Amino acid sequence: MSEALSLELQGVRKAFDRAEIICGVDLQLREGERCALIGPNGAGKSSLFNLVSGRHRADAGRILLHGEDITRSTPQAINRLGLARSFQISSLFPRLSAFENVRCAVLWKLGYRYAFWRRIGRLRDAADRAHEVLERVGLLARAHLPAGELSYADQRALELAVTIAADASVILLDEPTAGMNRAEAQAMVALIREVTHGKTLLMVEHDMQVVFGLADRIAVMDNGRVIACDGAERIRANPEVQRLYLNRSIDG
Ligand SMILES: Nc1ncnc2c1ncn2[C@@H]1O[C@H](COP(=O)(O)OP(=O)(O)OP(=O)(O)O)[C@@H](O)[C@H]1O
Repeated sequence: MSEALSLELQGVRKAFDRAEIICGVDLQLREGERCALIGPNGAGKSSLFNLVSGRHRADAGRILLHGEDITRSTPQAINRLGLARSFQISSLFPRLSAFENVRCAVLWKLGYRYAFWRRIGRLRDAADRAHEVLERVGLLARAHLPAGELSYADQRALELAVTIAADASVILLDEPTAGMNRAEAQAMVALIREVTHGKTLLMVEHDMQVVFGLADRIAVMDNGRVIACDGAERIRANPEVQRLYLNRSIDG
């Protein structure tokens, strides 16, 4: 893992209706690092994702992507700078094939509007890339099927394919194994490990087996703050984290 920082949050704050829900978050992710963001419901994990991906704008503090200040950038600009965020299944196009869903993501990265899709050579590049990504997530044989007809686990894999299609260097995944059984979750962990190799990963996840199986470091949020960020052993031994998870196992 490199020492260079991919993503850096410095004193990030955000309030809604005068209630501060992100209360000065500092977080640093090194290139190639996999970090899981955990914490109780309402801790601020999704809000932090929304700030990093540009959906919401921070009231104070700075967010840097590869050293570049993206605090006030649009989601599109942040995406173009190399940060991709997974979207829930509902944002897949259910009537388009798995292939077409992934190709849309590739074309978006290439900057094409629908009107320019007739540039056949580039279209072929996008199709090749879409096939390559579908193969990596194990969906090549079902590439022609409408996304809405895929099994739940396959739709989650397609969501991952759409996220990695544009070859972003920093990837944000929002509960990638939610709703999966143990075997499906294990397969998803292996898939995420494979397709994000060498990339920087920040993931919100409630399933502790997934968290401990995948993350190099674990950031624990509570009440809008990151109260600990460390390797698995130190997180397990952290008294504040133990208090937070008093009624639940932190071991998964
Ligand atoms: N757009 C908004 N307007 C007002 N309050 C909001 C908004 N978005 C989030 N909040 C509040 O901010 C707090 C943190 O919510 P957030 O969804 O970020 O937590 P979370 O850690 O992702 O929780 P969960 O694990 O349940 O998804 C909650 O109290 C929530 O009600």
